[in-house]
Amino acid sequence: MKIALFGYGKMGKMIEKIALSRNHTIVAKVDVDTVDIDFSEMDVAIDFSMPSAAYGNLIKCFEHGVPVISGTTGWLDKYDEAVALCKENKGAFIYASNFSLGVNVFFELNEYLAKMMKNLDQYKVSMEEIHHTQKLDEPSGTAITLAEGIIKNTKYNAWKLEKAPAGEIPIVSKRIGTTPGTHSIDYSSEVDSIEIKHTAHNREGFALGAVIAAEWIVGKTGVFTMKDVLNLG
Ligand SMILES: NC(=O)C1=CN([C@@H]2O[C@H](COP(=O)(O)OP(=O)(O)OC[C@H]3O[C@@H](n4cnc5c(N)ncnc54)[C@H](OP(=O)(O)O)[C@@H]3O)[C@@H](O)[C@H]2O)C=CC1
Ligand SMILES: O=C(O)C1=N[C@H](C(=O)O)C[C@H](O)C1
Repeated sequence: MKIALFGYGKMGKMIEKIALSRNHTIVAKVDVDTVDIDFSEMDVAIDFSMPSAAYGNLIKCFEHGVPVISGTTGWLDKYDEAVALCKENKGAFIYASNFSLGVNVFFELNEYLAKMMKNLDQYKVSMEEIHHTQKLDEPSGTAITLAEGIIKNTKYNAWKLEKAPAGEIPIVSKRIGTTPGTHSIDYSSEVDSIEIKHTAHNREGFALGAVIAAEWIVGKTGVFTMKDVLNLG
């Protein structure tokens, strides 16, 4: 496939490495300064740019009929608009806060545990996410997805950064060194705690998942998620 990268930073470079190893071609590396983009040259676009750029990059791809994989986080306030514009243009896109296989398994584990904990009011849930010091958004998109999975399956109705009132999930965000991404969920009572945790050792898992999603979406029309791609049962 001919792949265009929107964003050529830490993730863009890792995606390039994975894509070339799978015999794809990188036909464009679009960054903030890029003016002329030849959309006719690309089979699929992969956006790992920045919160302020993601929506605009998506729209350009929809308008030019290029399927797009959106990995950038911190722009979900515009997600519904993106879905509407994708459908209006008969486009195709997948957004995932986290493309790694391990985190998508972790998303399922999180919901399974949340369902079991629903009526165990003696346990209070809290979350922590740790990333590198260059991360622009907090909490992470992955943490938001995890919190939404808990809200869907328990009596909790919202999440909040740091401290949260009863009925809301507190998320602590830490920025430490070059940490790729660590997410933990803790259910604590007076007598014990139950914790689940995912630790990314590097960015390869994120990039591999994004390239696999790009391979999957070509030829399709619509709005999809990694659940469609991974089919985890
Ligand atoms: N869904 C997932 O699995 C994952 C998602 N992410 C998300 O991906 C995003 C990028 O992460 P990361 O690669 O670490 O960040 P980086 O800052 O390393 O890279 C972002 C790149 O985007 C460039 N950029 C800025 N504006 C634009 C624009 N308008 N169009 C295209 N490119 C632009 C930046 O250029 P410049 O430096 O010149 O500003 C930079 O090179 C973040 O939102 C992060 O949360 C990260 C890992 C996994
Ligand atoms: O910025 C990052 O690095 C990451 N961001 C994503 C997020 O916001 O969840 C995914 C991953 O945790 C790495």
